[in-house]
Amino acid sequence: MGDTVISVRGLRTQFGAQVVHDGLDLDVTRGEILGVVGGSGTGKSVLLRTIVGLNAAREGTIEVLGSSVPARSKAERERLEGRIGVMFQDGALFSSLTVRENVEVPLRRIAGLAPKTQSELADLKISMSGLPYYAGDKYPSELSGGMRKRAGLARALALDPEIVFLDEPTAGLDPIGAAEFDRLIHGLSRSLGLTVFLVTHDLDTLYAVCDRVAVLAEKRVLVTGTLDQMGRVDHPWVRQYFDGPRARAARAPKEG
Ligand SMILES: Nc1ncnc2c1ncn2[C@@H]1O[C@H](COP(=O)(O)OP(=O)(O)OP(=O)(O)O)[C@@H](O)[C@H]1O
Repeated sequence: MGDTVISVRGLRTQFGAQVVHDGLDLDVTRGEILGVVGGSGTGKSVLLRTIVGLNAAREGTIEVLGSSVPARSKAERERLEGRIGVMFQDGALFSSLTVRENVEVPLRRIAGLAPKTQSELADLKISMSGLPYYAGDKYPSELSGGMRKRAGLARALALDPEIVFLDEPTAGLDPIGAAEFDRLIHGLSRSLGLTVFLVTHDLDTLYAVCDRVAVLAEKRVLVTGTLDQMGRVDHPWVRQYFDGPRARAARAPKEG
């Protein structure tokens, strides 16, 4: 078993009177691709945002790469931000910047980096994310949805993170584009040793790339395990999700 890079204990999150998580525990191991699933509104995105420090926990502890979240000092926060990358659902790109400039934003944090090196590094991440060479000069509005997602991934990879957080990376992609994205994520994780925290509804993605799955239900992580283990979990939502016709179809290529 590798080292634990994310550790969440007793997490409680709340908006007004609405409790989203209560007593949530989760561990993520270095190098794994963890798929986070659960019904709509169970708090998958809120969990992601809370782990990366964008949403405050009411109770509990979160450690990412050995640092507490929220970080105790500005220096620690900046160090941690340099070691993780986040890709939001719509790419969350700056519309007034080209793709290359968007990817350069996190690179500006590296002191003393010459502008030329900065743009070469950005081009490298753009090509690693499977975008054509000309995409760097385009504005987000000039790209297809799939290309915008790749640009968001390029930005998330800008600082060579150890962990990437992906929020529904294949949502809205056509099946061929989604399968390409799955291969890209899997390839990057295996070649770079990246840990991937992946929120998804896409059963094909789960079966194609995830080493392990965490199921969110009843305000906590109900169960974690491999996809094989999910088949043996005796819980109505888990049974319905992993034994429904869509899951069987997604599993078929692996079993065949
Ligand atoms: N900033 C916010 N302010 C108030 N409530 C919020 C906020 N963000 C999320 N919520 C609420 O928290 C709950 C969980 O939202 P979240 O987006 O994490 O769900 P999800 O599991 O990712 O859902 P989906 O699968 O539909 O994307 C929802 O009821 C949502 O309305």
